[in-house]
Amino acid sequence: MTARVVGAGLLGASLGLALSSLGHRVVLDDVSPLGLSLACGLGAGEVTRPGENDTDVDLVIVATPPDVTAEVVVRELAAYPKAIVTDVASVKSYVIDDILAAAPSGLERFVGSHPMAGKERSGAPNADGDLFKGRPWVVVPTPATSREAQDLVATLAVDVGALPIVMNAAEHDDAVAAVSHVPQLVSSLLASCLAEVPEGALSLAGQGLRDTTRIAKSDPMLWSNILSVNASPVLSHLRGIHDALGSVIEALVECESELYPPAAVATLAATIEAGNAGVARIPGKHGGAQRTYEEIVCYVPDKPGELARLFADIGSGGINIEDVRLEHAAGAKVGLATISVEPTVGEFLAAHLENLDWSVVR
Ligand SMILES: NC(=O)C1=CN([C@@H]2O[C@H](COP(=O)(O)OP(=O)(O)OC[C@H]3O[C@@H](n4cnc5c(N)ncnc54)[C@H](O)[C@@H]3O)[C@@H](O)[C@H]2O)C=CC1
Ligand SMILES: O=C(O)C(=O)Cc1ccc(O)cc1
Repeated sequence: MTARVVGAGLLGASLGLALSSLGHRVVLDDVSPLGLSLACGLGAGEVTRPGENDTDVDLVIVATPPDVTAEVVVRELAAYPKAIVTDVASVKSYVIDDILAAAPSGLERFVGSHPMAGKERSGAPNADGDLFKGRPWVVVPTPATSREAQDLVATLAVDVGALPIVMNAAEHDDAVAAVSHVPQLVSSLLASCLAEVPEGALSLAGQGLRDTTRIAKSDPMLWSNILSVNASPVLSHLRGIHDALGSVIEALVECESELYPPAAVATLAATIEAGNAGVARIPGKHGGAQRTYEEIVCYVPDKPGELARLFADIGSGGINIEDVRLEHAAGAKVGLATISVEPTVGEFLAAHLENLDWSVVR
């Protein structure tokens, strides 16, 4: 297959790397000559040849920012009249409504899509051919989309290791508002408050703050683009947070003037409990309900090769690592590795590591 990727940034170059490694021919295009050159240099594909024949291209993937995506899709449908065309924009109704309103010919060859895989850093230098592995990939047909177009994009998702899920545009936009767009805003708001926090206080930061602010490093251009064209679904989820925050503030105001006021304490406990219930609903690594693993915590000396030695020692016990988390206190010469394993092998792993002279936190 020959795939043409328009927009050779994080998503475009990652898809280019994934498809090239599967043996497909990938042709890249980008308004930025520098971006294009970077992506080609990374091995994500080759530059479009002048006068590239429309019959050469089977699939066009538009991986540009949301505000220009509809215009590029319409142009590509006309330029490649035999190709199936898809886009990967994070917002679907806005993009698809504009494409349908332009009413280009060949609409049956267009299907929207959205790989739920990304990074907080945009641009080709952050591209990764494994980005899509194990991630959901939403396929969004329009009323005009042909079965052939829908199936080709679902196959593309499977080929790069993703799990295709068909949704309509409104369902998609509401879902991503809840699981991606509002989390981005909340993380950014939280991190923005750190600007006022003294350095001495920041030096106490642990994994909790890092976990809740990781995505605050995201690209302001891309995210202001995404949020502004998914305003209604984002607003409806954000209003729920706004109301809950109002109740927490009222409870804390009561706590300022009285010790343990029962209603306020109940509100605080209910807030944390509601969070417990929400986090338990996030599907685990294998999809479906979150699985409970046993966590073995082990000290890892801050020296080259120590983490690799730990992983090799776990492997030598025939144990599969389900998840891993590393904590590194500023200034300390040791890290804490939390290894998640199936509960049936937890005790065996702890003893196995101690036999190999690892210091396990009991
Ligand atoms: N960054 C992420 O984590 C994810 C992003 N997406 C979506 O993927 C799309 C691309 O995002 P990223 O790869 O992160 O952005 P990026 O900024 O890394 O790449 C976008 C590329 O498109 C190029 N471009 C802009 N206008 C163009 C035009 N008119 N014609 C040709 N090229 C053009 C830019 O020069 C840039 O190289 C966006 O629609 C975004 O919503 C989807 C999933 C995850
Ligand atoms: O980093 C993460 O956790 C993400 O959720 C990445 C991401 C960013 C934007 C998207 O449209 C889809 C996925």
